[in-house]
Amino acid sequence: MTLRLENVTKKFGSFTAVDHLSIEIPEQQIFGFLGANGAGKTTTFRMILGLLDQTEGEISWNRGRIGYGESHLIGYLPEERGLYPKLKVKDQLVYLAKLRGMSKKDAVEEIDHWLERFKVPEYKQKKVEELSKGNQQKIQFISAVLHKPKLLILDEPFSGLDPINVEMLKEAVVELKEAGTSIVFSSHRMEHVEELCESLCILHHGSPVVHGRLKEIKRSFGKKNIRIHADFDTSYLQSFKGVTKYKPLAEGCELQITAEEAAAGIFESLHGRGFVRTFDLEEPTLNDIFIEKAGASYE
Ligand SMILES: Nc1ncnc2c1ncn2[C@@H]1O[C@H](COP(=O)(O)OP(=O)(O)OP(=O)(O)O)[C@@H](O)[C@H]1O
Repeated sequence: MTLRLENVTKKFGSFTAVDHLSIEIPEQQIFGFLGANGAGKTTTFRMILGLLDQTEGEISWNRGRIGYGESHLIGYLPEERGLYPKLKVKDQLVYLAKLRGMSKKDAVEEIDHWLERFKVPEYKQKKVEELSKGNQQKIQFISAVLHKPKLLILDEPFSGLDPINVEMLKEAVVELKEAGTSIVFSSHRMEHVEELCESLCILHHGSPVVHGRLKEIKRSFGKKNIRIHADFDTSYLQSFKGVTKYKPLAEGCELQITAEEAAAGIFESLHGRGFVRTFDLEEPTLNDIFIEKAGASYE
């Protein structure tokens, strides 16, 4: 059940938030949806879920648009977390699970499983407002997945979580994918996207500027990075042939080069200048690609 967006545009009055977006989100993959603040990610998620109508274009999944009939197949973690503060965790999760067609017995089993797994079984009888923000987020994540959706949309799932909870959530996301769920998530953290996603799209002012498999995106970017650790001044490399960026390090530097071919000349130029401890030719990072294509850095 591939999720397909064809030429999707969303206008708010005269403002175009999403502009002719065509993407295909393959089954049983984790797909990264990236873009600077205001690029159109949440708007796209809302259109996929049928919470907003697109101005133009087609969105299809499972032979049609996603509507109320599919709520048991879809999981959504919205950017604005929306739990009821006064309700107890268990009551709230049971209520949401029933809305998605689960029996109370199955829901309670799943809730116990997830609370144990996230190491918070003691929260079951607590009111949501008694939990920290990060722990509320774990509960909201549970509400998005406890009915075992086929398609899971996560809007910045890791924001506001400590590193231990980020790892816990990442492991859960990978397991859900392995169990057959297609997952789309947005994030401002490039390292999470590099770690989790096979395919991705970068939106810039509502238009897709990069789209495809991560490996191919990196290969076709052409530019590479070199990291040099040396006990001498490498600043002459700033203006060396083929070097597009130079960043000094405590001992050495990081370079961006136009293409792999430029590396040999740089390597030779180091000869005789002093001791070189490491010379690493590396793939471009997703952050490099993001900066160039969407004109902003997350670092
Ligand atoms: N209901 C609305 N009415 C008018 N403009 C809107 C509405 N919803 C979103 N926008 C505008 O559409 C653009 C895209 O917003 P969206 O929330 O999709 O961005 P985003 O990529 O999710 O950003 P962020 O990373 O900050 O969450 C923004 O300029 C926003 O102000």
